Amino acid sequence: MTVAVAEPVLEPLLPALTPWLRTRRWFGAGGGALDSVRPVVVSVVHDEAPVLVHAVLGVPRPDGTEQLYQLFLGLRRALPARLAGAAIATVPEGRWQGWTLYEATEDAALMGVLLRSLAVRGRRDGPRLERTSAHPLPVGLVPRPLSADQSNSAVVYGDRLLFKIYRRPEPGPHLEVEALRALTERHCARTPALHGTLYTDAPGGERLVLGMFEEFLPVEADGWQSALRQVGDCLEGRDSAAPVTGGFTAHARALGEAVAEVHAVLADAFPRTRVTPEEVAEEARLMKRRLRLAAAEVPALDRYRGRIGALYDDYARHAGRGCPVFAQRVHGDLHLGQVLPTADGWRLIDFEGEPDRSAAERAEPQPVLRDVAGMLRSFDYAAQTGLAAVRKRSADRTPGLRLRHARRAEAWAIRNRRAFIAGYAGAGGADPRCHPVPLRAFEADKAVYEAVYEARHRPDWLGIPLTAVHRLAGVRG
Ligand SMILES: Nc1ncnc2c1ncn2[C@@H]1O[C@H](COP(=O)(O)OP(=O)(O)O)[C@@H](O)[C@H]1O
Ligand SMILES: O=P(O)(O)O[C@H]1O[C@H](CO)[C@@H](O[C@H]2O[C@H](CO)[C@@H](O)[C@H](O)[C@H]2O)[C@H](O)[C@H]1O
Repeated sequence: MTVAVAEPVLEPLLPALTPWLRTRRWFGAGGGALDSVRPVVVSVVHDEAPVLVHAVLGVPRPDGTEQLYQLFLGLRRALPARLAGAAIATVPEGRWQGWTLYEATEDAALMGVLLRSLAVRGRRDGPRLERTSAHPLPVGLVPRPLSADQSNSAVVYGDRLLFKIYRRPEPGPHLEVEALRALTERHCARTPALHGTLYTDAPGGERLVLGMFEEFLPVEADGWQSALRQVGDCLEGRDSAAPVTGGFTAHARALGEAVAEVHAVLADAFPRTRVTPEEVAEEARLMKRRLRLAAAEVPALDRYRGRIGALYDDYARHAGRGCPVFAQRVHGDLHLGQVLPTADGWRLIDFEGEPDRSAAERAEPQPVLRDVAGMLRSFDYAAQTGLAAVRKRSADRTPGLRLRHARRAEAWAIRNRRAFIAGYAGAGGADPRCHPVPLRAFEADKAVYEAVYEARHRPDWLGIPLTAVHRLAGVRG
């Protein structure tokens, strides 16, 4: 196994690679001009067939800065049928002319090679693993790609280790790695343990965080899927214990407790400061600016600008009257898809913050109520998505039944939001019921963010945040 800096190896691959890049979900939001892609860091991790090439590419953004993308590329003379879906293109020229270039994270053989190469200590020019745990890396585990390909990609080793690959690595301290390291050091039972961080020290990419290895938490369904199932049962009356009330509230309560626990550990690990009224006023101005930009992208938001802006003003006035606001490290993008119901209770994952916000914005300490608001929005999303699924399944389209389903969905959301809040407050978190003004402002800000997110990524879902904006705009006080 060799590792060599091999920048020239990438040039013949680029023409085949760039059209494929456009098709990646993790590429979509960043975009960029693909005619001037720059190899930033390139290494051949395994130089015998199948070949493994690691690359970080720089793609110019319209504002003159550069968006980085990370790739693990495989090369084989011929691709076995099981890897057909991973094919990118046939290499047109150079050393591997006629070979097939493919997405290496789908290839168990190459992901095994990668882990073994990372386990070998010593200086290398390719990716380098900095271990958090003293235990040896379990290199014999069978790798498989995780099918949920979202902002990043992941490979699971033997249902024990999860390798998260940051597809858009960013220079500077890494929010998720920092948070998980601190939580692991403090033995937080509500988050996966961090086992190690992948860096590159190659010239041009010094100390760039490329990925991390964390404890894999096997679950049958994540929080979002479990909630959706419960909404369906509740609406269709399958939940025999409580046909109308639904059976998720105990989980929602426990989830509130878990979030409060994580917030307490983060408050211990990172600075927690009192935000001045001037800073809150500035934050309210930023929220208004985001609203204005959002309305330019999602015109349906425009008619709510006055009323939603007034919620932000209420928040600024509330702080101006001396109501204390504290900021600290938070999760940053908390929703039901970011929580896993394991046998030992809820665990929170993915501490990267909102993918559509800039790195600087995501790094800012925030009031914990931002996370609470995120989860409250998620109960609303689950209820509305569950309702849509039930309506689709149901052959009975009578208005009475549709209304009953809608009422039950709304009641499900209210009940679970309350249970979550009660759990959060009961476990020592600041009681959200005592802070309705900031909570409403944060919910509105989140719904506005979601409207932009949905317009960009899932236009069919746009109605969910827009309905929430409508509701929040009508509530003042
Ligand atoms: N430690 C883990 N154990 C088990 N599954 C996980 C773990 N971390 C992430 N996942 C699964 O992978 C999916 C994507 O992970 P996430 O960290 O949210 O990535 P992204 O940043 O791409 O959204 C999650 O929705 C979850 O299903
Ligand atoms: O999971 P990510 O960090 O990539 O978060 C982004 O995508 C989420 C959707 O996958 C999006 O969440 C929104 O939809 C969820 C249902 O799919 C819902 O539970 C959330 O409440 C809602 O915000 C998230 O906003 C976005 O940043």
